Amino acid sequence: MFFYQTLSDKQITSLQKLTLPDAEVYFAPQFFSLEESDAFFQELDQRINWQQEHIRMFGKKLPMPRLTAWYGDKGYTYSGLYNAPQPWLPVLLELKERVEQASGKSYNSVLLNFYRSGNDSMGWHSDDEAELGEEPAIASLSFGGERRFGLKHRTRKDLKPVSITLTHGSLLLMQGPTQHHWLHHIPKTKRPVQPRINLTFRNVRG
Ligand SMILES: O=C(O)CCC(=O)C(=O)O
Ligand SMILES: [Fe+2]
Repeated sequence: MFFYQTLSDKQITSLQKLTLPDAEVYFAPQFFSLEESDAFFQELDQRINWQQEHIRMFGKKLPMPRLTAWYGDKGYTYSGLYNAPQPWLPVLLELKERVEQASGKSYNSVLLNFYRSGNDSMGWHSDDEAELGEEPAIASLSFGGERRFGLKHRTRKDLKPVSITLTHGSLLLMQGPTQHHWLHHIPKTKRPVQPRINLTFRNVRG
C-alpha cells in the first residue's frame, strides 16, 4: 500500500494494492467524495459527446453494448475502430490532473464508456495495443451505478478469477505487467443498476 495527497483538500487517501501475481493493480474505492462524484457524473453525462459505435463481427455490423467517447491529444484504435480525438474539456482536464497526481504518471488521452443499464457490458480483453507501449499505466475512474470488474489470468488456470466492485467515485490503476498476463471485463448483470460512467486515462504514443 502507498499513500498520496489529493490536490484539492490535502487529505491523505490510500490506494490499496491487490495481491495478484504477474500484475500491479491498485484500487481506491472512494477516491472522490460522494458530493464530488455526484457532480462529476452529472457533468460528464451532459457534456460528453456520447456515441453509439458499432463493431464488425462475422461480417455483421453490431452496436456496441455501451456508448463511448474519445478525448485527448492523439487518435486511437480500439476494438478495430479508429477513434479520432476530440479536444479536452475542462472537466476531463480536472480529472486527468487528479489521477496524474495520485498515480505519478501522465496521460494524453481518455476513453469514456457509458453503461446505460445492466444489459450494457464490455467483453474480456486486455489493453495491450502497441500504441500504449510495453507496460502501459491505465487509470480508470467510475461514477454512477456499481458494476463488477472481473480479472482473469491468461494462462495460469490455478489462479481464480478476481472480481472487484467498482464503486461510485473509485479509482482503479493497472500498470506494470498487468495487461500482458491478465484479461478484464465488465459482465452484464440482471440486478437493476443505475447508469455508470467509466473513464480510462491512457498514454498513447506516436
Ligand atoms: O468500464 C470499465 O470499468 C472497464 C473499461 C475498460 O476496460 C476499457 O475501457 O478498456
Ligand atoms: Fe480495458
